[in-house]
Amino acid sequence: MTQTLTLRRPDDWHLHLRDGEMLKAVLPETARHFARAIIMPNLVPPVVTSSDANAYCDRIMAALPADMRFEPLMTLYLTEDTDPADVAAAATRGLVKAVKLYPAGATTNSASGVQDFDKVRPVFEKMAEIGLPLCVHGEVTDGDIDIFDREAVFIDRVLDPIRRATPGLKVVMEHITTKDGVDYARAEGDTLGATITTHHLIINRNHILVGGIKPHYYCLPVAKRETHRLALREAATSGDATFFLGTDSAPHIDPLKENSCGCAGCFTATNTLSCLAEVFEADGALDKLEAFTSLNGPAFYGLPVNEDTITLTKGDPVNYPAKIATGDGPVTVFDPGFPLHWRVDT
Ligand SMILES: NC(=O)N[C@@H](CC(=O)O)C(=O)O
Ligand SMILES: [Zn+2]
Ligand SMILES: [Zn+2]
Repeated sequence: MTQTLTLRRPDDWHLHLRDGEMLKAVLPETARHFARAIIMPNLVPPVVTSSDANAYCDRIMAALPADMRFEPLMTLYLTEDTDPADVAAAATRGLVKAVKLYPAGATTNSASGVQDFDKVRPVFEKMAEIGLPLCVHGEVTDGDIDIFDREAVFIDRVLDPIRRATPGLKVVMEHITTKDGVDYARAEGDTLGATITTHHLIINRNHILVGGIKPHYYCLPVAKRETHRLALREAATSGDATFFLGTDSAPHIDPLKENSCGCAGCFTATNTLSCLAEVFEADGALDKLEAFTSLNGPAFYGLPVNEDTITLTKGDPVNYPAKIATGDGPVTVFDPGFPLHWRVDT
């Protein structure tokens, strides 16, 4: 008997769409399956003001194929010069759904991120007042902190102090990669959520390094040891409303990944739902997939769940492209390392 799984249409609570030719090529990969996505603002130059976000939103909608529906949920890139009044006005208009905090230098295109957290306190206070979430790339950037410890140290030294100083501020710990992140998110109340990517449920650091370096598995935060991956699996498949999908699908063209100084980011938009169905099935948790992809995120953001559904059907291994072509060059699709049997019906 054919096995099928029907879910409310998913949303992606952390997505990089880029701009120009790349945007045109990657947007359909997400819009095919997802209704909405939180759009990361780390363009060059970044999306800092409400007018930047408005213009970027227009470019996304212009790039959307006529036969597809998709709602971009825009974010603002927090800088030390961000004006709380501009943030509040953009949120009130419904244009912006979150503000993104990048510690300066933590990841791709984060050079204009925040160095002095005291300087942005007025923005945090305004956000707490109006209930606008702060999305956080949670890694410290100090040269003396080991790259595998940067998330755990960030929680103690930066995240917890920010949350204590601004009670009521809603925070999303983006793309958590450690048991420390899982435990902290779970222990705190309703004002704290956490996104988990598809790839961090599947790979650990061995996948990147054993048997030759695999640039397409390199992303930030970098995948950690197996115990951490297992903690993420347990959190994602538990149904706990704290945890929801943010794919962090982050396309870079192959020449920039397969490089002596390769860019960070895994491109997972194309096969994310098939990967997740495989993961949840392996953990005996297919009944929890909808909470992770379609229910917990809207609940945290205070948005309605999607009314329509998607159906996945189990069968022979799904064919998906190894790469997608873009006007800028090829982008390699994430290889989970095992066959995917769940096809998304379109
Ligand atoms: N995740 C990544 O490895 N890269 C992201 C940036 C980010 O989300 O940190 C990108 O923009 O390429
Ligand atoms: Zn990030
Ligand atoms: Zn990201």
